[in-house]
Amino acid sequence: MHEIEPGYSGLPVSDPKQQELDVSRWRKAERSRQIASRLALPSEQRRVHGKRIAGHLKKLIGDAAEQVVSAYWPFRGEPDLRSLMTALAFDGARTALPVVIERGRPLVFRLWKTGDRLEKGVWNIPVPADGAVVVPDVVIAPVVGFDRENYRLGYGGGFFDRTLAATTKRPRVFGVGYSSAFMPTIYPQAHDIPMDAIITEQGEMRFDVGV
Ligand SMILES: Nc1nc2c(c(=O)[nH]1)N(C=O)[C@@H](CNc1ccc(C(=O)N[C@@H](CCC(=O)O)C(=O)O)cc1)CN2
Ligand SMILES: Nc1ncnc2c1ncn2[C@@H]1O[C@H](COP(=O)(O)OP(=O)(O)OP(=O)(O)O)[C@@H](O)[C@H]1O
Repeated sequence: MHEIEPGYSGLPVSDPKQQELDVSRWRKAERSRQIASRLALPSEQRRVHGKRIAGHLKKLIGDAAEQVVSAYWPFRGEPDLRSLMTALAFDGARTALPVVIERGRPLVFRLWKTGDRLEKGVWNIPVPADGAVVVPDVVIAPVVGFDRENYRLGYGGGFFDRTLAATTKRPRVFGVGYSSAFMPTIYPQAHDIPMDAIITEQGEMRFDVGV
């Protein structure tokens, strides 16, 4: 019997439960590594990269008037896009921030612009205190890591995947991060939903084969 035992050849055993566990353990380690490496970038470099990312996004978003654009309140060294939010609002967009209602549930998006009141949400992330709940046309999702197929590794709550899976009108979804967050693959699982594009300080990432 040992001849047909799956692990015998030294090849990975493809028990789905085991594979899920392996991926989740690997992701945990990769998250820590990625977050530590971006926090190790000099803050001036993060700032300059953030400005570049904001410039690329502004072009991709196009005419902001009438659009509802969700960004995020930056933490753990994420690119700071708050001045992009101000610029989009100036151009007539309605800007919003994501709010965690509860673990295991989709995010909701609430209107917020510079100067509006914030309160502390889950994990102490500032969230709009008064803004109405809206359905965004554009969602800007910060990445911890990204791969060549536009998959995003986040903080492990599964919030953006759950949110996109639950939407009826799918927004345009831009994953944003520094180019150093590139990973050859995040080992996408059935629940992972790819971003429409990944934007770094270098612009939109493209990994066309054979070019
Ligand atoms: N700036 C910003 N805001 C955001 C997000 C984001 O990625 N960036 N989110 C995007 O989803 C949501 C928050 N998601 C989060 C998910 C997990 C953790 C977190 O700290 N997790 C713990 C482990 C928790 C657990 O195991 O359940 C940790 O890492 O220590 C933080 C935020 C909404 N707001
Ligand atoms: N649509 C969904 N329905 C149910 N569970 C989901 C869904 N999407 C993700 N999950 C669960 O959420 C957990 C975390 O997922 P994942 O590792 O992809 O998080 P992440 O994308 O890195 O985090 P985040 O989006 O919060 O930044 C997984 O256990 C996954 O099974």
